[in-house]
Amino acid sequence: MKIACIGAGYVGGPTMAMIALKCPHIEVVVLDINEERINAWNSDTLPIYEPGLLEVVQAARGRNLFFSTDTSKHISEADIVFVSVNTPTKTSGIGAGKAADLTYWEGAARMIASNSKSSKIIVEKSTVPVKTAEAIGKVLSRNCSDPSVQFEILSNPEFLAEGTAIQDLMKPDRVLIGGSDTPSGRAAIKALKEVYENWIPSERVLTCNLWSAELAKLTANAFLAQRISSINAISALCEETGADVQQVAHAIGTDSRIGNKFLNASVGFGGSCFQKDILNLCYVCETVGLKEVAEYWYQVVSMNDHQKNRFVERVIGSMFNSVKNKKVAIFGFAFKKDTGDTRETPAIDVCKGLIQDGAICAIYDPEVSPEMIFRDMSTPKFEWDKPNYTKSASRFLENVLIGSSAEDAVKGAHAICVLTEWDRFKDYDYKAMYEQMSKPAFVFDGRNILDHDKLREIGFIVYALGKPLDPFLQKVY
Ligand SMILES: NC(=O)C1=CN([C@@H]2O[C@H](COP(=O)(O)OP(=O)(O)OC[C@H]3O[C@@H](n4cnc5c(N)ncnc54)[C@H](O)[C@@H]3O)[C@@H](O)[C@H]2O)C=CC1
Ligand SMILES: O=C(O)[C@H]1O[C@H](OP(=O)(O)OP(=O)(O)OC[C@H]2O[C@@H](n3ccc(=O)[nH]c3=O)[C@H](O)[C@@H]2O)[C@H](O)[C@@H](O)[C@@H]1O
Repeated sequence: MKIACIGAGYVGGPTMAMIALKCPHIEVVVLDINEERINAWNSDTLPIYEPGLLEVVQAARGRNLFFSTDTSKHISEADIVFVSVNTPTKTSGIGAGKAADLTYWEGAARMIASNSKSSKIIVEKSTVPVKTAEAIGKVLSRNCSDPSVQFEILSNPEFLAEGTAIQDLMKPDRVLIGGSDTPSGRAAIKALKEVYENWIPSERVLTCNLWSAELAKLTANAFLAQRISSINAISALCEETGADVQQVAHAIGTDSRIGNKFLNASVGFGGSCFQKDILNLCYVCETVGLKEVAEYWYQVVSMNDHQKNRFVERVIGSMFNSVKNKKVAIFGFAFKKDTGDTRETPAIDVCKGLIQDGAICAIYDPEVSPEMIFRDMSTPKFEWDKPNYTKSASRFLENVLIGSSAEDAVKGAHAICVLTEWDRFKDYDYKAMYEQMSKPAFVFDGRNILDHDKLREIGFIVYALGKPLDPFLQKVY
């Protein structure tokens, strides 16, 4: 059997590497139009940072795992074609700012149709609006000149989280396969199920109809994001009332119906998918006339925006209502720890908010390059999710400094803002940092990872998100 995957990104690369590792009898080729990315996959400096990924790639690459830009050859030879291209939010036209932009998906479908000389199973790996399989089916059937070629479309959404992608792929809670309830649909589901059953217990491979699989992916992300917005909403109330959000989260999380995961209050959720997928869900709801349902889910995004703004206002308000010309050290720019991914990271909005008030942000992240930070700080919203956006990097931005280390970022700073929960931030010598800072020296912990009592003993004024407010932090009007 031969598998091809169109899209060598955060999903296509790791998922195909895992299939290749676990199925040595299957040849897996990952394809992309971005040559730089393919070259990186073929080197030991992979294009994405993901713990354990290099080892998996090295074990299978050259054996049965290949990365290539030769799309026509490998699509034509494949029995199963996964499509894992980006499905960003539309930036213009009908549905701008909400609807999924399926340009890349449609491009991939046309590429499959024009290069197919034999029947194939097409697997939707990208997250797509419900009913996309129907649209893609039309593109495929109308663009393939050989009437004997049949395409069977399956929906097989991916649930991995960045930073833990390898363990998520190795031992997923479930794999979901949606397909048509026809003889050829059932045969395709069986074929894909057999691939996963090489390492995943069969009871964890769930099957359902196409539309349920497509909608389940959007729903899973909406529910996960909703938990974060819910606890973040409560974090705001905690600060006003003297309650402690971590104690509240623990108290509710011990109820087995609620569960204790995904209840960390934060400066806001980021990442390439939560916001995009909820907006997409809202758009689908609006399109079918479910205005109230769309408004309900939209609140999850709007609460997230509120949380980021609230953090910015807290920093500025605490620093005597002005951060003009004050250096603020930013610890962490990635959207979560253990990844170098900055797509929709809350750090972008927080830094932009502080800079708007005149602050000088000195940003340090162990896995994010200065080029990426400059690019993110100068790229308009939603424009980042384009395959070639990496080409428009800016090299200088007023009020943005890059710290070569955390120590470098804090020199002369008035405040530290912790925006990503990197473990190493817990172990710094904060006493030495305090000595290097302007006084009063503030710490704004947007992830609640530091030892706040210890910081207070050193002399810092500490804001811990969702925790009783230090009297020093009351706003100045
Ligand atoms: N990043 C994540 O953790 C997760 C993402 N997803 C979904 O998976 C999909 C892909 O996401 P990522 O891997 O993060 O995106 P990505 O942007 O990292 O990768 C997509 C790749 O597709 C390539 N591409 C676009 N059109 C192409 C074409 N016609 N031919 C060949 N290559 C083409 C791009 O050059 C890019 O390298 C999205 O729909 C996303 O919502 C789902 C679960 C997790
Ligand atoms: O479709 C996707 O792209 C993926 O989106 C998320 O994965 P990911 O965005 O990689 O990472 P998460 O761990 O979900 O974190 C997302 C954001 O929420 C924040 N978060 C997470 C958990 C929490 O308790 N609090 C919180 O603020 C994180 O810091 C991060 O900014 C989902 O967890 C995956 O199941 C899904 O496949």
